[in-house]
Formats: sequence, C-alpha cells, structure tokens
Amino acid sequence: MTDSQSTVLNPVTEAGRMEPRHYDGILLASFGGPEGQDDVIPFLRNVTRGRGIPDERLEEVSHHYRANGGISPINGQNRALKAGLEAELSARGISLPVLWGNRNWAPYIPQTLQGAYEDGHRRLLMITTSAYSCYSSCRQYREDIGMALTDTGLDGKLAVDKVRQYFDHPGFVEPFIEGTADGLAKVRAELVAAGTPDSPVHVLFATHSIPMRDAEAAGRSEGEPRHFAEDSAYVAQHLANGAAVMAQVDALSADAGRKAAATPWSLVYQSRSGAPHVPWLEPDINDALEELAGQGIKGVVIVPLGFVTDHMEVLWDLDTEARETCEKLGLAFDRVPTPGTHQKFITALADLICERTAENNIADRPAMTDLGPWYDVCRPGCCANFRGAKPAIAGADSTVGADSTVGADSTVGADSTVGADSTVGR
Ligand SMILES: CC1=C(CCC(=O)O)c2cc3nc(cc4[nH]c(cc5[nH]c(cc1n2)c(C)c5CCC(=O)O)c(CCC(=O)O)c4C)C(CCC(=O)O)=C3C
Ligand SMILES: [Fe+2]
Repeated sequence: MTDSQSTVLNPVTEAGRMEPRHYDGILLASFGGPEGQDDVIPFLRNVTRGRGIPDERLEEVSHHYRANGGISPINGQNRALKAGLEAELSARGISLPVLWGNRNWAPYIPQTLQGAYEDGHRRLLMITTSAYSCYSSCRQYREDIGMALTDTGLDGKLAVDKVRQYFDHPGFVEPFIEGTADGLAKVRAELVAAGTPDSPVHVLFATHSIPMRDAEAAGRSEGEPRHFAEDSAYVAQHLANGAAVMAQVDALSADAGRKAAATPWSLVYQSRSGAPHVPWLEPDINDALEELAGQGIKGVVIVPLGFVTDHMEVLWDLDTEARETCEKLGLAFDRVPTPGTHQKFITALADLICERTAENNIADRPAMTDLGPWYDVCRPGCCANFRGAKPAIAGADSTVGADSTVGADSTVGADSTVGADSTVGR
C-alpha cells in the first residue's frame, strides 16, 4: 500500500454523509445463485466457504434448489433490475453504465471489477441487493469488494464507494405497503368466502435469521453502547419498517371503509442455519404460525420485509414451507411480493445513486423511520466480522477502495461538460 492510499480518507461530511462526487459507473452487487443442477453444489461451496455450516444443512438446502431445476430466480431478477435501472438512468439523461457482479456466482465481483478497470472505469458507486445493516447484508459486501481490489491489484486504481443501506427508503417500503394491503384484502375475502367473515388475521414480517452475535454487532460501531432497545440495529430497522408499513396499511383500509382498527403484526425469522447450539434470532416463522393458530388466528399475510428480490429463501422457506404449515393449520395464506423490479423500487435506486453524484444531485434523503437515513460511510468496525477482519471499502476506517488519482483519468461515463475534469474533495 502506498502512502497516498493509506492517508486518503473518505471525504465524509456530518453523520456519515459523503460529499457528492463524480462517478463513471454503477456496480450492482448481489448474492448470486445457481442457474442449473450442475451449479448447485459449487454454488453452495462458494457460499459456505469458511462459514462453519454443517454438511447436513448443505445437503438439505441443495434439495430446495434441486426441486426448482437447480435454478434460483435471483440472477434473472438481477438481469431485469439492471435493465430497469439502466433505462431509468438514461431517461434522466444520466450516462452511467450499470455493471453487475455477484459475491457467490458468475458474474463474480473480481472479474467485473477487472473488466471495469480495463474498460476505463476509475470510480464506481456500488448498490447492493441488500437493504438492512448486518454482517451478511453490509460488511460482507464491503469486504468482498476490498478483497477483490486487493487480489486483482486494483486497489488505488479503481475506487468503489457504496450507497447507504436503504431499508427505510420510501421506494423500497412502498411496494411492501401496496402488497400488504392487497394481501390483507385477499385473505379477508377468502375468509368471507369460507363463511367466516371477521375472523382475526395477522401480518407476519419475515426476514433472514442471523446469529445473535451478528445481530448485536449490526450497524454498531466498535465500542459503542447498545443504543437500540432491541440490542440490534438489524432488529430495530425491521421493527421500525414493519410499523411504518402497518401505519400506512391501516390508513388505507380505513379509507376503504373498514373500521380503523390496527391490524396485529409481528416480526419473525426464517432460513436459520449454523450449528444448533449457536443462538440465532427467533421466533422461526413456522413456530410463530403454530402459536398464532393456537390463539385463534384464521389468516396470515406474510411479508418478506427483509428481502429485496425473489430468491430461493423466498420460494422455499415462504412459498413452500410456510405455506404448507398454513395448510396444515387451516390458515388462509398470502405471500406479498418482494420489491424486485417494481418501478418504485427502480426509481428509488436511481434516487439513491443521485444522492451521491455531483451531477444530477438529489440533496434530500428520504427515510420512513426515525433510524434513517442510514450512513453513506459505515462507522469504524460496524457489523463486525468475528472470523477475522478483512479489508473493507466504504467505511470511515477503510484502508482500501479510496482513490489515489481521484478519477481524473476516467475515460468512460463522464458527462461531456460536467465532471470529466473531476477534482479532489468536491
Ligand atoms: C441476512 C441474510 C440475507 C439477506 C440479505 C441479502 O440478501 O444479502 C441473506 C440472503 C441470501 N442468502 C442466500 C443463500 C444462502 N445463505 C446461506 C447462509 C446464510 N445466510 C445468512 C444471512 C443472510 N442471507 C447467514 C447468516 C448464513 C449463515 C452462513 C454465514 O454466516 O454466512 C446459505 C448457506 C446454506 C444455508 O445455511 O442456508 C445459502 C445458500 C441467498 C441466495 C439464495 C438464492 O440462491 O436464491 C440470499 C439472497
Ligand atoms: Fe443467506
């Protein structure tokens, strides 16, 4: 590492907000998924490398993929999202190409970064298909870019920044509001048709379970007191978002002439893995369904609040397993869509990009909860990696990913009149 690199700090203003800059490309970073039966095992090996997942769990998860032809919907979703985002940017007159790279399957992040550099890119802005704060959804992406830059020798040549975690951006939340209102209408209609109108229904917000230790470190800077009542920014973000969705949904059904009662809801977890003795966030969605049925609930609307797009965990854990649990318990069931390629979500991604660009800048940072808007630049040590720190980009303490030449030699993506001559620290 050169002196200039180690002393380049991300130009952060207040509250982790970064000065708008000139970028020459967008990096859409995602998880990746298999695209056929032959991909399943190699993909699972990529995901679990060094993560201590028991073999039995891998075997079990491989069946979820096998049952779907070995194909996860996530890559197709991302191709459509990339196309949608490119169209949205170009409709705004913004000539930023959208490059796609995955953590666990082709196109892999290191190859995408290598190709970007060879094509003349010098400063990318990353947007991930992951909205909340925790190791898996934030730092792991930052580390994978950091490692890729180090391994390809591109650190100091290709800069990569990252947009804020966008869990409470209105364009991410609004598709859930629409979906939850529709879901409640469907489930209520089903109960009416069954001759049991006014049966109690319940909304379940579902997200990925994570180890308790990761939950406690989520979004929390090193040494910082636990200032969230729930001890976890990951949990707090989901609860605040669930409350924001329900406030709007109840207002909508009041408009639709229903009595303005608050619909009961709760946050539940899915897709637990890891060793049984390690505590993870609970309750599991299937246990919660049993309990609700025991309390006399007759219908549920399941909202995949923790997920940006359809993938195997949505198809299997919700549409297969949770649905079967509901059938067994005699509960009416509806699963709300993920934001996926909803136009409001695509518009939001373009807005999130423009929050950070010197050209077409959007100064306003909308957030639907009191927790946001989240930080552009992660605070030191947040979302800790307990398996040994790796170089990570886009943190106040990052030692990789910043630019030494500050993009002055960009050969692509520059608007002809603005920013082609970008200078330091605008
Ligand atoms: C918080 C979170 C998100 C949401 C945020 C985000 O979207 O990024 C997420 C998304 C995803 N997780 C995915 C797949 C998997 N996750 C696994 C394992 C794990 N996930 C974890 C957390 C999360 N995961 C954790 C703590 C583990 C344990 C191992 C470890 O500590 O790292 C395993 C291993 C087998 C198993 O244990 O299930 C697989 C196959 C796919 C792709 C699915 C497809 O192919 O369609 C997606 C989008
Ligand atoms: Fe996962």
